[in-house]
Amino acid sequence: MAFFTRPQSANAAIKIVRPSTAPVEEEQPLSAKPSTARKDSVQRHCRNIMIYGSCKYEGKGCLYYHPPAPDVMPLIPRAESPTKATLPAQAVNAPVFVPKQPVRILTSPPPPLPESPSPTYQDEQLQYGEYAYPEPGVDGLTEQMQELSANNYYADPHYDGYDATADGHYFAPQAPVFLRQPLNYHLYSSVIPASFLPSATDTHFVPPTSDLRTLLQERSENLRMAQPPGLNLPEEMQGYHTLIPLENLGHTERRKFGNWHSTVYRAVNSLDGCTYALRRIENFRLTHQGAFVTIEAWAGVRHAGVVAVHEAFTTHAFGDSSLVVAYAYHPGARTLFDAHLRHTPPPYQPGARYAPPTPTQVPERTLWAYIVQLASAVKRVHDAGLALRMIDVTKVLVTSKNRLRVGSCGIVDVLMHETPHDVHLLQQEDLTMFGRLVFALCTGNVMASNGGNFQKSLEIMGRLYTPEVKTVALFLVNKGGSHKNIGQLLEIISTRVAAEMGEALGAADTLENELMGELENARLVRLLCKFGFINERPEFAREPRWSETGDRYIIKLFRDYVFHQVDENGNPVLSLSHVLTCLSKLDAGTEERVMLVSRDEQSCLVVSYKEIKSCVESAFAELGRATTTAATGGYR
Ligand SMILES: Nc1ncnc2c1ncn2[C@@H]1O[C@H](COP(=O)(O)OP(=O)(O)OP(=O)(O)O)[C@@H](O)[C@H]1O
Repeated sequence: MAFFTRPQSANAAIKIVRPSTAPVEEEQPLSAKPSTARKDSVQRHCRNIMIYGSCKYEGKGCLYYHPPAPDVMPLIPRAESPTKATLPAQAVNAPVFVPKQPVRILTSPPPPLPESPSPTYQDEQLQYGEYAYPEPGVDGLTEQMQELSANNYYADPHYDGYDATADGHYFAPQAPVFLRQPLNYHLYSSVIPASFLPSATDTHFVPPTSDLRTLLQERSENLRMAQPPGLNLPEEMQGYHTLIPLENLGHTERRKFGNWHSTVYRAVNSLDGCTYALRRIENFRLTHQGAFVTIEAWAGVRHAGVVAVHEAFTTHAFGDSSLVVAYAYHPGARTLFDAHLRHTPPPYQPGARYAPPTPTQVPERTLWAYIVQLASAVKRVHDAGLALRMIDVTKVLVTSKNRLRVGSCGIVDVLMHETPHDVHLLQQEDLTMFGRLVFALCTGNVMASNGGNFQKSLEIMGRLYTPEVKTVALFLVNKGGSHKNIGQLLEIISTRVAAEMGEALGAADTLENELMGELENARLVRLLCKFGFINERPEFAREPRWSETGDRYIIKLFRDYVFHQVDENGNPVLSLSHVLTCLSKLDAGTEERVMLVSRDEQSCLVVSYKEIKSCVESAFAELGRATTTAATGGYR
């Protein structure tokens, strides 16, 4: 039979061995020993004394033990308090007081305890007298609470009680201090109920949970996309590698950026390991280094509606002289043109007449989201003394549900560096481009605001959207003189801005809630890593502490308990919830006990998760001390 030593840390591991075959005196059932039960109750410390400091029934028939009354009896004795030391040994047997209502203690100075409890107290005392105390181990939560109070957690200086008098409310001179239970941050936290979130299933900016996960998965895949062979692209360029073009290079119609040919690549930066979108302008000759000054200004613009500018450089890596501007990469982003204006053929229906491909109509709700976000981005850029100069359906990106970002910022500033310009005029031009974009989105035609199409476009707009949309579009495209600015537009659409802000805050709530669900993952991974480090190390194979008589044996048995369980037919049990529950309790170090059985089933140990945790911690700490690197810091 295996023999277990107690783990070195003081704990309450209970060794259970096979019952010996020697005859033992059979224990009588409790009901058969009335005198013992009676004796216990006579020796018990009177709860009234413990709780209230006095017992109204002392000497009038109360059968419990009444110690000589101390001067002051605190409601909850502190572990270090001399009062506790004066308690008689019998007090240990007194049943633990479990209040039926939240416990309150009064602020200092503590009011003197009543000489005799009020009638209400008396009633409560009688009620508590009849309270059915849970058996140890039956109600884990109650046990934990009792442990907490026994360990004097309330005296923890980090958990000061809330002192309402500090607020200086005149009506609360004797405000109560509420006991604040320290949270056990290791236990699973529940998420906000879906019903409390604004349409948690499908919000304006956040897709339903399942779609959100699919979207994030796709983005992750996109970020790790491998480079297709045979592209004949530079292997490395100014610290960027793994270049992948984001558009079809074999296309006969070359992509243009103004008068220049341009291509967008996805690339990984060797310095930070992050992915960037590189826009390359072919055959660009930089005449003056000062052209990059505006890029520095753009790099300082951080706004949720602007694709962040990282850096710019020239390179000969492509075999020509190219200008490259690096932007934040938004995996899966599509241009507004691709998302809404690209003509898609209608789904095939047998027998149906040919219909030309049509763009999809942008819903008004989405249109307002776009207008508000673009207005906000333009405001930020204009306030920084810059102009976007490229508000175009092919340069504005849809990066997630109803979310826009203006891309390719700063590049025109470099390309047109030598052309003298007035920022104020360029900002006016931004507003006109913004108006053209609204026209294009409303009508599905990029040329909608051009002379010949203008009236027809207004007519379509009036038919499909509310008059407010037309007002905004006209304000933007009309020449309003030099005083026209983005602030005026924001005033016109103020109610839409407020609605959009509400939606955005709701989206933040929804995402926060999603994040709560993932909060536990990191610590479980850390715990599993610790397990991986300490379990089955060859150097421990001959160590007595890891043998059957060693204190580390618990870890081995626990590993079997968590991962190697078999059912009654000997088939492996692969219950993920069992694993997660066990690991969560282990990480929390709960008082709950678990029975660990040796592989030969000859012996078993009853230990608490707290003890197993302490074993795992000390085994890992030992490894940490032995290692020469400081890498273990991240696992603690
Ligand atoms: N910062 C970025 N993050 C992710 N994808 C981007 C980024 N910038 C551009 N893209 C993608 O690169 C592709 C090419 O972009 P580009 O601006 O050239 O669009 P385009 O429709 O090809 O316009 P043009 O006709 O002017 O070349 C588009 O699919 C766009 O979604």
